[in-house]
Amino acid sequence: MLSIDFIRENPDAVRKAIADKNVELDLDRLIALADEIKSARQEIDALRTERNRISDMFKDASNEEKPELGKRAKEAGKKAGELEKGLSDQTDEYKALMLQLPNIPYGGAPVGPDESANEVIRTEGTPPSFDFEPLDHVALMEKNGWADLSRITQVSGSRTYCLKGRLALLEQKLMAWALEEIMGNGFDPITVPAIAREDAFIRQGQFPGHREETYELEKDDLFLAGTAEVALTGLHSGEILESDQLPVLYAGYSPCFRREAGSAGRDVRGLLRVHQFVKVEQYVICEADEAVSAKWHARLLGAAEKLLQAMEIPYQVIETSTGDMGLGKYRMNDIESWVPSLGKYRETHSCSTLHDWQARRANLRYRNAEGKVVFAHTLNNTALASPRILVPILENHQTADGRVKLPKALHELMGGDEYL
Ligand SMILES: Nc1ncnc2c1ncn2[C@@H]1O[C@H](COS(=O)(=O)NC(=O)[C@@H](N)CO)[C@@H](O)[C@H]1O
Repeated sequence: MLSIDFIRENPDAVRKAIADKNVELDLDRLIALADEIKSARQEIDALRTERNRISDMFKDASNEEKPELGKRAKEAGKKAGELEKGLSDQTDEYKALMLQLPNIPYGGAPVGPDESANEVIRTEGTPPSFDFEPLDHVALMEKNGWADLSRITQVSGSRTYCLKGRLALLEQKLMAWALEEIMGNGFDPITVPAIAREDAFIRQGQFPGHREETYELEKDDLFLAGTAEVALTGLHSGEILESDQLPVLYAGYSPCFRREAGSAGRDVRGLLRVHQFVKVEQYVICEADEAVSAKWHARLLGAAEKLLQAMEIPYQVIETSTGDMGLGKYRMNDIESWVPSLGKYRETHSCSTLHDWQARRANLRYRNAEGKVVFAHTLNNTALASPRILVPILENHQTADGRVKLPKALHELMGGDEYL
């Protein structure tokens, strides 16, 4: 969300953001509604002041004056009530439009309609060249008994999987390892539920635009989140944090659920795009200062890159375009890991700065150094998400005999065995 004052003072910047993020939004209607609501509120206040003024006159009035005074007070109160009633429809429409407003994107983001406009800003590591015909992760798992991708679909439907044996163990170890690594950066580990109320999704930004991608528990008015970001955004909603409580740094672990409604036919084989997965999420609430946000953005990105470097996975960092970064982002850098069987890099991490767009929706505020209560800034980034990260791990480190030789950091995790 943006502040209405910002919108009034920077209509062109907001109009450009709406265009560059492919948002359908009538900004003139929003501003007109804001003006109508503002003048109606001023009129209501004036009527209420008039009614109170007349009531004050009542006690000293003569018996002849009282009926007229009572009539005028009643009329003022009635008119105020009618205006108030008319306001509720306008206020609902105004709030709905405010929730659809995009954040102003970073000036260095490529302007474009979708991921085709994304730019590679750096590449780390070299994709392996095999002197044998490499297998894809599904074949590797089948050869080693590391997964069930067929029987389970009778139980749970498409885009579900079972990990088995040492691969199942590796996933658990990877999550603990990611938590520990991020804890080492001063982040507090916290496990959060995927279950959350509708409000939490509005505050985080998933609703109203991406409701379709979210599982709903209708009988209970609850939903299943696709990222710990939902719970972590709602955790301090409505509080006023003290400046010495900032930055709030969470390493959030949660199961993640996604309907993938818009992904029919994409990544249907294997572990890249599934309905349920696990993730360690880096989440920051910091002071409302662009330089501080930029510092945390770089740290979040660096922490994820450090994990990829330890896993010896070749990757590239992307500057995400205005059309691909999503409504609430000021800036988004995805990290894409090399997937040999596809011969290309695929997104495994997503690092975002939102400034106060999310904090305004979630009413996340703090008392700044001058004692003023202001909206905070928030950021989030993937530390590690599985099973998607297993794809580059298995495929990049496979050997000619169909085994997987773990990089040093991981074979220490797995009790010293150098093979999975
Ligand atoms: N359907 C899915 N199946 C498997 N992994 C997924 C799926 N959707 C997302 N992920 C993983 O979760 C990571 C983060 O997802 S994201 O939507 O891009 N970003 C977020 O959720 C942010 N909160 C940062 O983590 C992705 O980079 C990917 O590694």
